[in-house]
Order: sequence, then structure tokens, then C-alpha cells
Amino acid sequence: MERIEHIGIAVKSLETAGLLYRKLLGTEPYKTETVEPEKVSTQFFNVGGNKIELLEATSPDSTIARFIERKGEGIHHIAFEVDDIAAEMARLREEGFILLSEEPLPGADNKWVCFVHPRTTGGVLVELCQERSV
Ligand SMILES: CC[C@H](C(=O)O)C(=O)SCCNC(=O)CCNC(=O)[C@H](O)C(C)(C)COP(=O)(O)OP(=O)(O)OC[C@H]1O[C@@H](n2cnc3c(N)ncnc32)[C@H](O)[C@@H]1OP(=O)(O)O
Ligand SMILES: [Co+2]
Repeated sequence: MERIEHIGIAVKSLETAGLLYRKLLGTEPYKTETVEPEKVSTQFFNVGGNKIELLEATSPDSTIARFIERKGEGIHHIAFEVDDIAAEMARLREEGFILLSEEPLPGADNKWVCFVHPRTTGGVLVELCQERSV
């Protein structure tokens, strides 16, 4: 793992939460992007090089909708930047972590991503992110 890439926050409404985070952070979001396969719309803020990712469900069967149903709005996951996501996935499998996809998946903000099951990380949903070369 290289560094924390972003903190994911589950919100009911990007519009409402976006206004709140503009006030809270004192800055505008740099990107709003829907990732259909993940059934999420995202909005990214950059705070001195650290990123906040707001996540709204695009359908009732989205993992974000289920999270909010169960736990309410709030911190959803921690994403780490990795240089080689395939190698990191193999290392984590070796270490006994449960990965939630066989292969890296296309994520938001031009990344390849993979998630680690929170039951194997002490209750924290972890995301791996590698920059997708354009
Ligand atoms: C990719 C676009 C974007 C990006 O950055 O590029 C994103 O970040 S998209 C983010 C949304 N997508 C995901 O989260 C994909 C990975 N997540 C999953 O596959 C599921 O959410 C999963 C497997 C973590 C949980 O699935 P589900 O909610 O259907 O299962 P359960 O409700 O039975 O939960 C099982 C167990 O996990 C605990 N849980 C669920 N979500 C979280 C969480 N965010 N953080 C910590 N723990 C979580 C839940 O409480 C259950 O624990 P238990 O002890 O059994 O009660
Ligand atoms: Co994320």
C-alpha cells in the first residue's frame, strides 16, 4: 500500500451532502461521476491532496443503499493507492484476506479498484486503487 487515496462517505443525496461538504471544506468538488456497475454516483473533493469521495446509491439494490439502511449515512470505506493492484491482490490473498472480486474492476476517478471484505479487516471496508493508464 502506498498511501490513503480517499475516504468514502455514504450519503443519501449527493446534492444535499455536496452543499454541506462545500461549506465544511471551503472548496468545490473537482469531479462528479457515476459508476453504473457499482450502482453509485460519486462526488470528489480534494483537501490538500487528500480526497473525500461522497457516494449516493443509483438504485435501491446498491451496496450504498444497503449500507445506509443498516448503518445510516457516514464513513463507508478507506481506499489505499497501490502501484500494482494485481500484485497487491495476490499478496492480500496470500495473507488470508477475502477479496470481493477476482479481478480489478473499473472504479471512479480513473482507477482500477478491488475491495477487501470487512469481516477480514477488523470491520473496515478497504478499497485498493491503481491509476488507470489512459
Ligand atoms: C467503485 C466506485 C467507487 C470508487 O472509489 O471507485 C467506490 O468506492 S464504490 C463503493 C461501493 N461499492 C462497494 O462497497 C463494493 C464492495 N462492497 C461489497 O461488496 C458489500 O458492500 C459488502 C460485501 C462489504 C457487504 O455486503 P452486504 O452489505 O450485502 O452484506 P452484509 O450486509 O451481510 O454485510 C456483511 C458484513 O459486512 C459489514 N459491512 C457491510 N458494509 C460495510 C462497510 N462499508 N464497512 C464495514 N462493515 C461493513 C456488515 O455490517 C456485516 O457485518 P456483520 O458483522 O456480519 O454484521
Ligand atoms: Co471508493
